[in-house]
Formats: sequence, C-alpha cells, structure tokens
Amino acid sequence: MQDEQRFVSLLYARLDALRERAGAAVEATTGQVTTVRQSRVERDIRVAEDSGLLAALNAVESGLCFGRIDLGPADAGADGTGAGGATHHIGRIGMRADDRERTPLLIDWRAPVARPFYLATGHTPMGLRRRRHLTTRGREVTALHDEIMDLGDTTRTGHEDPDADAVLLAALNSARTGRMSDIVQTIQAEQDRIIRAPYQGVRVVEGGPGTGKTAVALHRAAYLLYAHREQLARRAVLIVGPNPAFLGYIGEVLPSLGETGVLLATVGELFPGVVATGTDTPASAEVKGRAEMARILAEELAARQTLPDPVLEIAHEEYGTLTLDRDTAAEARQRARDTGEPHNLARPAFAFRIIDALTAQLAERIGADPLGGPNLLDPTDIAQLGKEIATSPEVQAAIDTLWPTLTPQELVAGFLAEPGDRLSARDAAAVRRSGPRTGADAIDDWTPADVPLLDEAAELLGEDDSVARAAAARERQERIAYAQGVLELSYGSRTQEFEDKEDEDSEVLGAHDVIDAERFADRHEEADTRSAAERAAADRTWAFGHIVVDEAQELSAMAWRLLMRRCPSRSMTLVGDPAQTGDAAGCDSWRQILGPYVGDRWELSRIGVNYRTPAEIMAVAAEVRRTADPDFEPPTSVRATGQEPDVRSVETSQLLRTAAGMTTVRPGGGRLAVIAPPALLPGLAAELPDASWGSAPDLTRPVVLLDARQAKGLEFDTVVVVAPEAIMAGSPRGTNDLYVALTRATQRLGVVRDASVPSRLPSLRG
Ligand SMILES: Nc1ncnc2c1ncn2[C@@H]1O[C@H](COP(=O)(O)OP(=O)(O)OP(=O)(O)O)[C@@H](O)[C@H]1O
Repeated sequence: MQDEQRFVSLLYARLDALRERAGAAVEATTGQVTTVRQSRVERDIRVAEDSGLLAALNAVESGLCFGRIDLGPADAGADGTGAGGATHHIGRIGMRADDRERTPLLIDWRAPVARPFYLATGHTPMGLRRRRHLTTRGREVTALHDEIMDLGDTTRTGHEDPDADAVLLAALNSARTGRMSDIVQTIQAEQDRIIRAPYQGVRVVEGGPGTGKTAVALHRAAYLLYAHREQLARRAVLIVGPNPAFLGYIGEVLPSLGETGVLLATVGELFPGVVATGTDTPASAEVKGRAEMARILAEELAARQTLPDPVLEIAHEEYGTLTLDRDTAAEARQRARDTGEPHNLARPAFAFRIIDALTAQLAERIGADPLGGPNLLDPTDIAQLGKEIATSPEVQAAIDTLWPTLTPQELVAGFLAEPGDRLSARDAAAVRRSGPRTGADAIDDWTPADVPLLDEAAELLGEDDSVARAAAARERQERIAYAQGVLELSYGSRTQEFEDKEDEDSEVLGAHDVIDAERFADRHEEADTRSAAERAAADRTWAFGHIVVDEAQELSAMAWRLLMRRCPSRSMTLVGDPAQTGDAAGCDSWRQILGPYVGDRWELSRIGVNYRTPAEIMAVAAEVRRTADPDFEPPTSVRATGQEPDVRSVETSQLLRTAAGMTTVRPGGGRLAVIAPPALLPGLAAELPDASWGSAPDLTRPVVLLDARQAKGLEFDTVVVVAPEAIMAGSPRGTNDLYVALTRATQRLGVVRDASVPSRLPSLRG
C-alpha cells in the first residue's frame, strides 16, 4: 500500500506540474499583445490548444491511476513488487516523467499495452503474472485487489482477492449520483472487444437493459478519439441521445476520460438556427417520422413551382403589359428541373428562360417592321431590352410567384399548414399547424420531429452560397500562405505529456501533427478558434468523423436520413434495444433502419449481462415483456440482492399517497425515481413537493418524478413504479414502456397498483 501510495503521489505531482505548465502557457499567450493578423491567429490557436489540454488535465483528477499489470515469468518478481518483469500502471491518461528518456509513468487505458488489464484471464493470461486494481479516494490509495493470473506464481502480497469481481460489484452497488460515471476500471472483456472494434463501418450493439450499452458507446468514442486522433479531432465525434436530460446524465463521462471535444446532441438540436421548443403528440411524431415524408416534401416543393393559369400578365412600367403563357412557363420549369440542382439553385435557370421569352416577346412587339420586313432591332438593342426585363421589379415578382426562393422553414411551415393534400384526413389532422402559411417566422415552436423535416427541406432547396464560397476560397489562399510559418512555430512547442505509445502519432493534437500547411489552414480558419465540435454544431452540412447513437431504436426513418447525411463515411456505432422501443415512430429492426444506407454491410454485437438490475427485479420485468413476446429471454443479471420487489395493490384514492409514502424509505441515501403515467405526475408532484419533475428534471436531486419515456437510459438506486397497467395501456408500445420503467433500479423496486384494475401480470398482483 505504501509503495503504491508513493507512486500515486508521484503521479499527482506530475499532473500538477503539467497543469501548471499548461495554465501558464494559456496565460502567457492570452496576455500577448499582437498587431499583425498572422500573429493574432497563431496566438488564438495556441490559446485554444493549451486550454483544451488544461481542461483535459483538470478532468482526470479523480481516479487518475486505477490499475497495474505485472508481466513476465512467475519467478521474475519474487518480492511481489513486480521487479524483474515489466510493471505498468494504468490510468485515465498517459504520462511520462520529466526526465531525459521521458520514461513512461502511466499508461493510457486505451493503449495496446493496457489491453491485458481488461482481457487477461487465468486461462489466457496474455503474459500477465498479476493484475491489480487500485482504489483511491481523492489522492489517497484506499484498497488494493490483486488477481494472480499465473497459477505457478507462489508469491503473495496479502491483497489477493478471493472474489475476482469484488471491484466490479463494489462499483455496481455504489449509490447513484444522478450522473453516469465511467467504467474504465472494470470494463469487461465482452465490452472491451466492442470498445476497440475497428472504426470503419457501421457497428450495432444490441443488449437488454443495463448491459452497459451506453457505457460501452461512450468508452468507444473515447477509444476512437485516442486511436484515430488525427482524423477524428478534425472531423469531430457526434453522440446522439434521446433527450436533453439523458445527455445531461451522460455528459460527464467523456470529460472524466480526458475527452472534451465531442458534440452531444439530440436529433432535435441538429438543425442550426432552430431550437425545438415544441412537443409532438405521439401521433404527429409518428406521421412526421415516416420515410415517405421525404417524397411528400418533394411533392410539396414541386407544387410550389407553379404555372400561369392560363396566362400571367406582367405590367411593365415602361413597355406596358407582357404576357407569360402556360406553355412557356412549363418549358422553363422543365429546363430548371432538368438541371438536377436543388430548388433555390435551379432558380436562375428558370429565371433565364422566362426573361428570354419575355425579351423576345417585347422585341417582337416594338421592333416589328410595319411593312412586314425583318425585325428592326439589332442584337445590341435586344440585349439592352433583355437587361431591362431582367432588372424589372414586376418581372422579378412574376418569377417569384412561379418559382419562389424558399427557406426550409417556409417550405415545412407551408406543408404543415395544409397537409391535407398529401396525407390521409387522419394523418393530416395529427400534424396540421395553424398560422400563416409563409414567412420565415411562421412557426416559432418547432418540435423535435420537425427537425428532420427541416433538414430534408434544406436538402431539397439547397442554399445559394456562391458569394460566400468565393470569399471563403480567397481567404483560404491567404491562410495557406501564412500557415507554414505557424507550423514551424508550433513544432517547437509541441505537447508530449499524453504520450505513452511507441510511435508518437496521436495523443493531444498539436499543429505539428498536421503535415502540410494546406490542411493546417483548413483546420484553423481565420479567427475561428472554436473546436471542431463547436464548429460542427453550427454547420448543417458538417461531416462527422464518427457518430454514436444511443437508444438508436427510438429514431424515426426521417431522423436516420438526417444522421446519415451527417456521416458520409458511415463510420457509426449504434446502440439500442428493440424491446425498449417506446416512440411510435421508432424502428423495429436494424435491417429496416440500415438497409437503405448500407444494405447488409453492418456488424452486430450482442451483449448479454445485465450490470444494473438485480435478478429479483429482472424476473418481474421479464414477465412483462413475455406478455408481448412469449419467448423473450432477458439478459442475465450479474447479481442478486435477496430483496423481492415490494408490490402493493391499493384503492384508487390511495394510489398517489401510497407511492409518496414509499419514497421515504431510501436506505443508504442515493437516488430514487417515481415513474408514473403522465396523467398522474401533477398529482404526485403535489404529494412530493421536493421532487424534481417536468420537461427538464434535475436528476441529481434525491427524488425525481418521471414518465416512462423520460426514464429511458437512466438509473436510480430505488424506483417506485405507479399504476403499471396504465403505463402499459398508455400507448401502442406501452409494454415496452413498462419494461423500461421496471428495469431502472440498481437496488430496490416498489410497485403501487390500482386494485380495481385487472392485471395480466401475476407477479404484479401484490
Ligand atoms: N464493466 C462495468 N463496470 C462497472 N459498471 C458497469 C459496467 N458495465 C456497465 N456498468 C454499469 O451498469 C449500468 C448500466 O449501464 P448502461 O446504462 O450503459 O446500460 P444500457 O445497456 O445502456 O441500459 P439501458 O438499455 O437500460 O439504457 C451503469 O451504471 C453502468 O455504469
């Protein structure tokens, strides 16, 4: 213990020194006064990089070092210290000593050298003699757990653990905080294989509740950022979750692993400029999420490209009335459509044809030879006439009527105002919005299900950004010109602290990692020192390096279209559980989701051990699932608590009071959730004035009040489920919702049911 404490203290001293250096670097560069633009840019880039490094160093304080592996033959370390064979300490980041050799002190958990820590078994020791888990509180080593991997090794340290899973079980039994924590100390072999799977292609991770899908997805993101730092730091990783509360719940995991450059978002947050504050009814979300909406929006747009009926008269200020007939407009429309460009970009082709036709008409009128000879106007006169037509406000207004420039908001608002032309009466009623048909602000409370529609509309419309693009190209040339100088400067001050790999190719990205000035210039646009994740958040057309989707079964077909556009490389990790699908728009099978994009070129990994829910609770939850699927096999719980769920049947009038009474029993503190049908939440909130509830509940509070959908992906020490039959009957996927609700507890489950409601579930009859 003393040896380990000494070593851990040394690591923290080194961490402090690195922080100090990074902090001083930020301060020194921030304080620099520069006048030349180039040096200003260099300064900003340095500040951004140093701040990122400082943030990462600050985030790894807790549990900096958590493991050790001793390699080599059994007789190498007869004194039990590991001397003789190689010994590596494993931690959240890699660190080297400040000596000439830059001796590795701490191995990053993601480095290949650390892998046996997670995979070695007595059967396949992978060269390990001993595996040690270090438990720390703050900077103090509080416990050691040793596992002997080489059965021929007779040395003993006194910390050998008879129960190899003691560290894992301690983690699983610890009181919850309302924030997910990382599992870096106890990643299990089946999880490790997924975390480190190759980064190309689409990987689906399927598993029941509590099998660690979310944990695996987040650690995989951290691993990929480590192993493919150069590609991914520039393109950023996107993590998609079902709702903001869930993103808050998982938001601290990646920073605690030293990774801050990841964008966490719901699909509803992925259309820059729109904040989806509205809510959909289940029916409207289902209709808006259907794949056929892509065709319907295209039809809506085609209908906005109108024709005169039968003619459009244009009152020209100078030349009197011009007439645009239906055939001419139809021909212009066809030409514009034939360009294959999106609507707004095809508009010039349409306008050109119309102006041409009107010019010919005018020339015919004013240049006609009264004696029947050829037209009296020469080509210069006609060109002049053409210009006048093109700049005429009346003509422009006419073109606008027939082929209007549209924003995505205008197109979608127009459709939602009158959906009846393209949907059945019932579906139209579900999605119809009142309000003005056009105008950028026609809708100010977009819903999450509108966002994929807006994205689809943006694709159909295109954006005329030719002016902006020309300006950007000019700027880029200028950036390349000075980037070479910046590179030289950056190389001299490279950051090496995170290194523990043999080849120095990844770790913290410094400017020098980027091999040429052109790419460097691309990465650091002028005066834009935002991280890749921040820039990605503001750019609808950003192509992410990798996308992780959690609760992937909840996304609609339209949401998948949006996500696939954000990831042209199709490097994705999707985790989910079709048995937990709650959203009516959600998909039932991975094949159905992925087929349109990658055919059958995707890999499926299944994980089958439930780390969250004790066996006694899982038995009740499985019975619920079996009402929908008699062959259902739940994941195997890794532990049992010996405590059966507390099921109470009470009179209707006592439902809320009984539930509230059950929240007072919280042995050991921790967090408790009451999960109830939405209609009962206000009444429960009145009974439980201190509970947090509503659209953005504070999950760190001792008692939280949720409906089943909100509870998805979350966990609590104790869960009280109210009116299970009503949850089941509450929606077409109500059985899944109840299954989700029942599987949220890590320790205790209470169920309060209305005795007057018949139940199909023997174990819930109380
Ligand atoms: N290897 C592990 N070591 C320690 N804890 C683990 C491990 N794997 C999973 N857990 C814990 O198990 C719990 C469930 O994990 P997680 O939330 O990732 O499961 P999930 O499969 O996403 O569940 P759900 O489908 O219900 O949302 C979490 O508390 C997580 O920290």
